Amino acid sequence: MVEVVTVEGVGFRYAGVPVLRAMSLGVESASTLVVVGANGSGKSTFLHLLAGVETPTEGCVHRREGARVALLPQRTQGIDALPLTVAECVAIGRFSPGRLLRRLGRTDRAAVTGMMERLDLAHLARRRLRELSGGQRQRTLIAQTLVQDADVYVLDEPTAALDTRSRHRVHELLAERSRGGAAVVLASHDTAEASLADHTLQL
Ligand SMILES: Nc1ncnc2c1ncn2[C@@H]1O[C@H](COP(=O)(O)OP(=O)(O)OP(=O)(O)O)[C@@H](O)[C@H]1O
Repeated sequence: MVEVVTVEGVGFRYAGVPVLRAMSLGVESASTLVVVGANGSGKSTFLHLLAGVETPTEGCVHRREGARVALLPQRTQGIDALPLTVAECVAIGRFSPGRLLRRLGRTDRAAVTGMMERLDLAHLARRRLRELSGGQRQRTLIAQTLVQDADVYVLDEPTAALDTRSRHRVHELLAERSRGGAAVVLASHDTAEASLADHTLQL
């Protein structure tokens, strides 16, 4: 197994208050790591450190050179202020720096359409984000994350708001990503979800 992210002696404090201490582990490609723990135990903080949106106060997080990380944060309310449709929101997952203002090519458009079908969003493609139910909105953001070509998919409680059928579809997609060679890391309170895990991290 190849380590795509290496966590070495990591600690993290918010304004001096310690949240994570002395953590060391490797995130392996082609495997799924499920992060579990009580509310406030530091799951989101740990995922942000892995994805590079937070920097550790001690130790280091090393991502393999060129590794592409797709992150679905737990808090995504800000995006509702934008007048995006479901299709546009999913398509953002296929944009890359320097190509933002050009039309997506055929392969990218097919990936967006395919992902919307997989997550039962095709009939909502022209609907604005703020006009969706909580579960429909969450599926849109999961689609935006999983449509990316990434080496590491980091998802913070992705299925918390989903019905059983949607949850099952997301689990299938995550298993496909990991079988395809990516590392999948998800935070969860769902004990059934821990059954997806090759490794579990208890915080
Ligand atoms: N921006 C912040 N400033 C200060 N403290 C914070 C901040 N964000 C989180 N914390 C604190 O850090 C701790 C860990 O929070 P975190 O969100 O990582 O936990 P979590 O395990 O993801 O929780 P949950 O299961 O409720 O989503 C909590 O005690 C929280 O109050």
